[in-house]
Amino acid sequence: MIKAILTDIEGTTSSIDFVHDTLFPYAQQHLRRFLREQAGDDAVQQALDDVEAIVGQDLSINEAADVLEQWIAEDRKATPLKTLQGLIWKVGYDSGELQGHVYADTPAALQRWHANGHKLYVYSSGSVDAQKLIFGHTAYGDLTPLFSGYFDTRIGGKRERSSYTAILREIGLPGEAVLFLSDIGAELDAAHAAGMRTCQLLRDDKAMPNDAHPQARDFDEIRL
Ligand SMILES: CSCCC(=O)C(=O)COP(=O)(O)O
Ligand SMILES: [Mg+2]
Repeated sequence: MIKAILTDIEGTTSSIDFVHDTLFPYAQQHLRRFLREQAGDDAVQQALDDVEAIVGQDLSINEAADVLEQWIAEDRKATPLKTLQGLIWKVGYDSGELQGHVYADTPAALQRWHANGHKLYVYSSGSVDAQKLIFGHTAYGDLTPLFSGYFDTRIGGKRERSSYTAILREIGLPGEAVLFLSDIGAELDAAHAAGMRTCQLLRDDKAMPNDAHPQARDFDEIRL
């Protein structure tokens, strides 16, 4: 019996276009100035230290911004980039310039599952803070009260079985009691290898179908 649902964001609850055409460009546009103005902030400094550790050399603010802009262009899921993107997006959400996109079927399905006693969790490459922001600022209101927990790349990459095993340990359920929702076949393969049940979301005709997993075009088609 399914007791918990673990959901991806981009391509699953929310559109790929919103992430790539709104969120990433917003972060790219504000990155350099944000780093210059916020370099004294502990979280920003820690992220910059982590960027230096990945590239293996000291970086000026401008050099770090060059590296981070390149990573944004490559859609690299590096934890310090994701931390910094979340901090930059917070400014946009707080000012009202950004609104978190979720598909129209998403809020009602989350509310239905929550009301039926299913625990809801998020697993995204976006930082936990960024996850709370997107779900906290939707056109349907604040959806964060529906979620029991959030996981990001600090627990591991989304295509690695060990990440899903660690999530199961954290939420205290066996794999067969957890349904993982994602648009990406390799993520679903990793979750399945860890023992989870899976469903691939095929939204906007963008996902590459992976027939090894049950599929749904939206959340209303998901059978628990
Ligand atoms: C928290 S919204 C931004 C998501 C993001 O930064 C990203 O890279 C997409 O990752 P996902 O694992 O949700 O596909
Ligand atoms: Mg996705």
